[in-house]
Amino acid sequence: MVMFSTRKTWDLDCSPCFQELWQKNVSLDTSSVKFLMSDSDDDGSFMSLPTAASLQRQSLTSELSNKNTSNQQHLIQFCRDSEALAHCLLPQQQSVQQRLCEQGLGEDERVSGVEEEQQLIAQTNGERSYSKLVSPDEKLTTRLRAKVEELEVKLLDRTREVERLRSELGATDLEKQLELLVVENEQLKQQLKSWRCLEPHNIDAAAKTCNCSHCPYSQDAEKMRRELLHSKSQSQQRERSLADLEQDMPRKSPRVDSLMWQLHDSTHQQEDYGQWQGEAEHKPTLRSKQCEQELARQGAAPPRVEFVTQTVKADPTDSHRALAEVQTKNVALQEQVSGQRQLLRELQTQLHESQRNCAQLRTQILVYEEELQRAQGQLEVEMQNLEEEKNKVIEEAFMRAESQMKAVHENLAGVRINLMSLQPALRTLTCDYNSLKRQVQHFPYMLDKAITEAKHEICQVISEVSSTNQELLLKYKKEMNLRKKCHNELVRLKGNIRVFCRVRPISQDEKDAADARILLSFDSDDDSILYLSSKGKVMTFELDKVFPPQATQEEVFKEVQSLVTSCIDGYNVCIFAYGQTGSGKTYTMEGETDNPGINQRALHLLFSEVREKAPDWNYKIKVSMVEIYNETLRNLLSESSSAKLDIRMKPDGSGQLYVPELTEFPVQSLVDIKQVFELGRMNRATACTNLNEHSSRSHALLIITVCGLNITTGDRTQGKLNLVDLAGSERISKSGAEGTRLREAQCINKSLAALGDVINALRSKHPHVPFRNSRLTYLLQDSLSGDSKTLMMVQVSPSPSNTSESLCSLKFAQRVRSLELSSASAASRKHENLSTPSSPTHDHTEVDSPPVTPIPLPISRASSAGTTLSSTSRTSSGSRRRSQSQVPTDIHIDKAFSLLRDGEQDN
Ligand SMILES: Nc1ncnc2c1ncn2[C@@H]1O[C@H](COP(=O)(O)OP(=O)(O)OP(=O)(O)O)[C@@H](O)[C@H]1O
Repeated sequence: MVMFSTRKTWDLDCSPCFQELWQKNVSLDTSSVKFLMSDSDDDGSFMSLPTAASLQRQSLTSELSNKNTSNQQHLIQFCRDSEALAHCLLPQQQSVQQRLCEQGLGEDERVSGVEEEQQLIAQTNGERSYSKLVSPDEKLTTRLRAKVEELEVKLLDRTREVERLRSELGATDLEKQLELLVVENEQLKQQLKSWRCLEPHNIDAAAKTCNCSHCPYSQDAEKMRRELLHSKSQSQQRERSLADLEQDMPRKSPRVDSLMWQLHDSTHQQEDYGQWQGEAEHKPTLRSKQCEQELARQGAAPPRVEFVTQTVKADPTDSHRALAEVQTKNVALQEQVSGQRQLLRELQTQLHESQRNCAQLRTQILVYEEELQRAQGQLEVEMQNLEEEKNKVIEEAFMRAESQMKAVHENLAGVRINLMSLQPALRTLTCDYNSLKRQVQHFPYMLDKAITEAKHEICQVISEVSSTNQELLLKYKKEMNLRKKCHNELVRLKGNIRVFCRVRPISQDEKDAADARILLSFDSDDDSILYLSSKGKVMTFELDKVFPPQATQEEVFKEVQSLVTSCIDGYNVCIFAYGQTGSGKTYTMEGETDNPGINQRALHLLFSEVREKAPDWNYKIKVSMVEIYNETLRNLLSESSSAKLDIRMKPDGSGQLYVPELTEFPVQSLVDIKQVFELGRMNRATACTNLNEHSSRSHALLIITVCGLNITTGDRTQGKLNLVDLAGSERISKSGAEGTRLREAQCINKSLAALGDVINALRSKHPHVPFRNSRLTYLLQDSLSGDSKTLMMVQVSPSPSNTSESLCSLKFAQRVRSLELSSASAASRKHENLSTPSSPTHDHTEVDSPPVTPIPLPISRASSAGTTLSSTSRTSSGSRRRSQSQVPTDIHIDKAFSLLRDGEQDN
């Protein structure tokens, strides 16, 4: 037994058992002391928890600190358990302290306690006394040991749990989450890469391959492409969110680290506290064990009892101070525990938030994954559908191609057969080709030869044709001359001056008049006879043609058109309309707008005739319009309607007349004709106040000149057609005119008398024809002389009131016709007497030489023809031959004409 005084200040609060033993003055041997002092450097080692548990706790703490404490909940639970254990140990500690305090309160008690300890030590020599001595400590030790064992079990459980969790998780939750996120990110990237590898190329390629308007899958492919683009945009968004999360991780890691450090610190503090508590719990147990072992060892050894009596003086103040310090420290520790608890709650809250965020992120990732899987599934399904459709289309195309190929093969077989059959024909063709080739080689020579022969033949034919043509041309000219001669002979036989009569219809006023007798009648068998009842006598007038009132304009023109066409052949033609005012002269010559007269119809006929002869002849038609009023010529087609004209002899010595400044208007169409007539009508109307009266008192001449050129022969013709609407022929005595009217009437009578004289002179072959006696005859000189043709249209009114004027007009017409007929019949007789068909002198002259003006007879030779007229009038229904045979000589006719005019004027 070694007795020593300790230099060490024992923490009695932490080692109550030792203190208790110390106070009981337990003698310890060296080994026991060494054992007790083995952890002298460490204040807490003596009262530390069992080493395994301590190591486990340290390792757990270090692991937790190193691994960022993924199992913080377990740790929190462990801390709670430790805290609960501390709470559990605290009353025991307090009870021990209480007991120690009670032991140190009085010396007596302490002494008694020491004595009690000495007694206990004394009893160690016997089991009974020993058991009595250690029974309370044993109970406490047992209880503490049980607690320690329980804690060890719990620690082991926790350690296993931690190990298990570590093995399961391998890392903290945040690290695990990070790893999971990284793994998911990698997976997503791989999926995206695979999609990028698969979809764009394949689908775009498929779309490109199917990029045709007739492909039925182009719309599906387009729709899939749009969905793919949408999926790609979503995946890009998710990538971005993952990148954001990855970026957030570094930012959050320091915070987590700081939290882990705080947790580490708090754990260390807890650990220190637990260690302290463990030591507090464990040290007595250890001590008790050691005591037991020592007791057992001493019991086993030979009894060597030494009684040492030592007085231990304990300073109660120090104990109290120590106790107070311990209590203060305990309070501080409790405050630290509460602070650590608060910190733990905050950490727990943060952990919850982090876990919630992680759960949300996981949920989002799951949602994204589901969407991606769904999109991928749809894409796969659509790709599969497309693949099926593609295969189907390919199969159909293949089938079609096969069928077409089959048909092509069949055609090819047919073609081969045809080729086989065509080969002989080809051989034949080859032979023909070779023969043709040989012929072609000789073709230029043959062609030259043929061309030379053809040229020779053509030259021969051309010479023959030209000679034949010359003969035909000569024949044609002969025929033309013969035709002209025949025509002239016919006209001559008919008479160069022909006299027609037209009776206008009776007007309504004339019908309504009191005297409505019909004095004019016609012969139904002879259209040249007209009967006039006057003063109880019926006079018969025989003319070339008599047109009744119902005769149309067309019928009248039909009788005139031969004269018009002779104008184209180069004859001068003159057509007069003669008669009293209102007898229908203007109606016959000009007509009405919808029913034109001779003027317009003549021009139409000339146009049509000219068109018919157009291949051989080139004609030009010119038109002039002249008015003769009071022996004054007025140009009706000039711009100034008051321009007066003059008639002059041509200066070339030809003896022909011309009218200087006379407007000749070339006409080529009906439109031109209408314009000409409109202009003439306007000019005529501007010069007078009353057109009707003015037209009655003036002569209107429409002069149509037709110039022809035969393109083949070069022959030229020029004919003139004079269409004259004479002034009214009523007698002055009847009209009772005075002054201007008298002068107008005198001028009219003068011009009409001059016309009669000219006609008389012409037909009488008089050497002098008095053309210059009036402007009218002077102007019409070239159209009245020579072989010109003249037609007088005598207009007669059917009204009984106009009987005397009608009688005068008819007598004048009859006289002119008688004169003409007498000369024509005389000429025919002359032709008959001198009939030498081979070459009549007059005919030869008419054909080959220009017309010769006959020698006019002096007008003084005019004599009375009353008997002739009366005899003719009396011939009611005799034939023309009979009338011709009764025609008197020219002298008688002239006399009759003069007497007639004189008699008319006298009456
Ligand atoms: N054949 C006919 N058929 C129908 N009406 C006619 C015929 N002849 C003349 N007339 C009519 O008689 C009237 C007189 O005719 P028109 O003016 O032609 O006579 P005119 O002799 O020319 O007179 P003027 O000497 O005053 O010019 C006109 O209203 C005309 O329409």
